Amino acid sequence: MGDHRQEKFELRNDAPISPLNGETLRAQEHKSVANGPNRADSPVNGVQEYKRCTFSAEPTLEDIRRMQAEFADERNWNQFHQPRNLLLAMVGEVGEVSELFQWRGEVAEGLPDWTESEREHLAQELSDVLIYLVELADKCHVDLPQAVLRKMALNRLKYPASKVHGSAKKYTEYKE
Ligand SMILES: Nc1ccn([C@H]2C[C@H](O)[C@@H](COP(=O)(O)OP(=O)(O)OP(=O)(O)O)O2)c(=O)n1
Repeated sequence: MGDHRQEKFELRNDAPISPLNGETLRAQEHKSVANGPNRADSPVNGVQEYKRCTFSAEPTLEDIRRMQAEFADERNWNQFHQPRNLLLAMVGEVGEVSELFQWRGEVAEGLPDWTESEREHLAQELSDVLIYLVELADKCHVDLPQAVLRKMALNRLKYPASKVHGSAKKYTEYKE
C-alpha cells in the first residue's frame, strides 16, 4: 500500500459531493480509508460503510478574506478588529462549536444522529471560526493558503507515513 494519507486525500477529492449528502462507499473497495483510526462504526461481515465529503472550490480563502474585509469596512469595524480581539472572538466561536458537542459522548463521522437544524447550527459556528481565523491571518499579514502548504510539508517530514502508520503518537515520542 502507498502513502495512506495521500490515498485518502485523492479519494476525498475525486467527486463533487455535498458534505451533508456524501456518497456511501463500500469499504472493501477502499480499505485503507475505512480501517483508519477514526472509524466509529464497526464492520459488518467485513464490510464497513462510510460517507466521503468534498468541499466546493469556492469561495477560496482569499475570497473569504476579501468579503470579511469589506464587511468590516462597511461597518467601520476595523477599529475593533485588531489581532488580539480577533483571536478572542475566534476562541469564543470555538467555544460555541464545543457547546454543540458537549455531553453527547463520542460522535460518529457524518453526524448520523444529528438533526438538520443541529447540522446547520454547526455549519454556522464553524464558519464563524473560519471567518475570524482568516481575518486574524489577514491582520497579521500571514498568507494563510501558502502558510498551510508550508506547514503540511513540515508535517509530512515530521511524520513520515512509513514510520507512523496507524499510530497517533506525537513526533517527540518516536525513536530513531
Ligand atoms: N464585531 C463583529 C461581530 C460579528 N462579526 C461577524 C463575524 C462572525 O462570523 C459573526 C459573529 O457574530 P456574533 O458575535 O453575533 O456571533 P454568532 O453569530 O455566533 O451569534 P451567537 O453568539 O448569538 O450564536 O459575525 C464580525 O466580524 N465582527
